[in-house]
Amino acid sequence: MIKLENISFSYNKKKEFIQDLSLEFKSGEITTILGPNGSGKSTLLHMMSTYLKPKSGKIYLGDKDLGKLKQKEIAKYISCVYQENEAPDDITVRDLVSFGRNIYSNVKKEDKEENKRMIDFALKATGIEEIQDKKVVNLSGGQKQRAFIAMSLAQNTEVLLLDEPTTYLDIYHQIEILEVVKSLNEKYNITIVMVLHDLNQAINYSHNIVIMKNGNLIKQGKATEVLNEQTIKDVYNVSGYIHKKDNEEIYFIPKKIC
Ligand SMILES: Nc1ncnc2c1ncn2[C@@H]1O[C@H](COP(=O)(O)OP(=O)(O)OP(=O)(O)O)[C@@H](O)[C@H]1O
Repeated sequence: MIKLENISFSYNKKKEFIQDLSLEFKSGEITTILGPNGSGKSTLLHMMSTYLKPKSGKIYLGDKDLGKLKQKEIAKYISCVYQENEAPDDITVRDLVSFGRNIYSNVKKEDKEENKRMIDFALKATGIEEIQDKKVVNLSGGQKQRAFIAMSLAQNTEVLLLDEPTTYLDIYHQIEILEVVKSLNEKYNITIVMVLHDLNQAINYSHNIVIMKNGNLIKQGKATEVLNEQTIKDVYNVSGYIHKKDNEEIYFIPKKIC
């Protein structure tokens, strides 16, 4: 479990953006963070990856206080695919994925074998084995995103953070990425925390939803519990209809801005 305890954070000294936020992300589940632009979704993810440091409060992974661990140690537990991913020119997909092993030793024969095994695993799990010798610069958006997820996967962490993994992708490739995410969770029990903008994709692919607005936690729970017409209106200023199917699945049809 990832536990945020009384977290405060500010980008400037004058005003705290996040104040006294406490929140838990369950192990072995997919949690999606929702909220309008600027609500603090990426900020939250960046604090969990320790890219950003909270002003006060603590973040725990299980019983480990992340604030007390070295960066290299944290990288063995948590990996993150950020919104903007840059790869050096001229490297192949396999080279990129191998960067995920940089935190591990490559000295002994067993280390080298384990590194190779994890790289092969990551390429396979993300369905990019066949393009492993291609240059990253020549990949399509969907292939590139899968290559960056594979790099994080090679890191062999129990938690994977994904910041808007479907941005810039067409609907086919969005679903393809979300299916990869789902299979990583189901097959390998990886805890996923991701940021999405599409409410229906969040409903379909998450065990839990966290809704943020203006740096505040608005709601947390199962999609069927936290997403309703009023909440969506309050948070996004969009009115629409929630449709219920078999009292289990729901989906949202937006109508107009308020
Ligand atoms: N490096 C920064 N310096 C100063 N302010 C920042 C910085 N990064 C983000 N902010 C501000 O912090 C707030 C939260 O930003 P954040 O990126 O976490 O929101 P978000 O919910 O992820 O937004 P989006 O959906 O647009 O990606 C915004 O008001 C943003 O302008």
